[in-house]
Amino acid sequence: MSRTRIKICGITRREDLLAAVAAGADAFGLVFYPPSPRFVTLAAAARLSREVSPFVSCVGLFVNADPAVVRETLAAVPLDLLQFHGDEDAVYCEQFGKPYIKAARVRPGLDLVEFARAFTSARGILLDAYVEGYGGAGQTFDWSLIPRNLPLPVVLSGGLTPANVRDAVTGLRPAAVDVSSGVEAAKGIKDAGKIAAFVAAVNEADIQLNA
Ligand SMILES: O=C(O)c1ccccc1NCC(=O)[C@H](O)[C@H](O)COP(=O)(O)O
Repeated sequence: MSRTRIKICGITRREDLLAAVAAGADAFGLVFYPPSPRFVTLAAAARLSREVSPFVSCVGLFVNADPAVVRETLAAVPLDLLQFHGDEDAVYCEQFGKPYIKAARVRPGLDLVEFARAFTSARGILLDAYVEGYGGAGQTFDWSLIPRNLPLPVVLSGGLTPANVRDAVTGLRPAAVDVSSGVEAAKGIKDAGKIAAFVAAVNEADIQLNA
């Protein structure tokens, strides 16, 4: 039985991290993009990253960051995976010697197969809506734009909620899903009930797919 993996992004508080792990999340995202309302300092990120089992992945999110900032973050925070959510190319992403996922901001006219082929070293491609501010906007995109033959594992993102994620998983069968706004009470403040409902909906979809 295959299981859709789950990342809860934009974690800023210990209680939210513990709620995500208790619900069954596989990974959590820490945002190192200063304009984001979910931005965390290195000190806070270091504390959060040590709160959970080493088998829950700690993902560090960057947007067009100075490479020195990424290196400084890696020196302070034990990140398992990097997520590049800006306009970075493969050479930029590969320079840190860490596994990474590359975000694509989906819009009509963007050839996602060609985009993914440019990132053969990535662990996956995260598909998000094309929004001002690069991400974290709580907006879905037209899922019909996702080709079936992407050459990388797909992380579906962008406006997912407990109400729509079951259809997303059963219809698109992504390797993983990622959510921020849809499980929040306010920007950067997660709602434990919404997290639990989101994970339960993903699990229901997996049961349906594996029936
Ligand atoms: O979370 C942010 O504030 C953010 C800001 C700028 C770039 C990316 C950001 N988040 C990246 C993520 O992986 C989010 O989970 C993803 O964009 C989906 O967000 P949402 O639509 O709010 O679920």
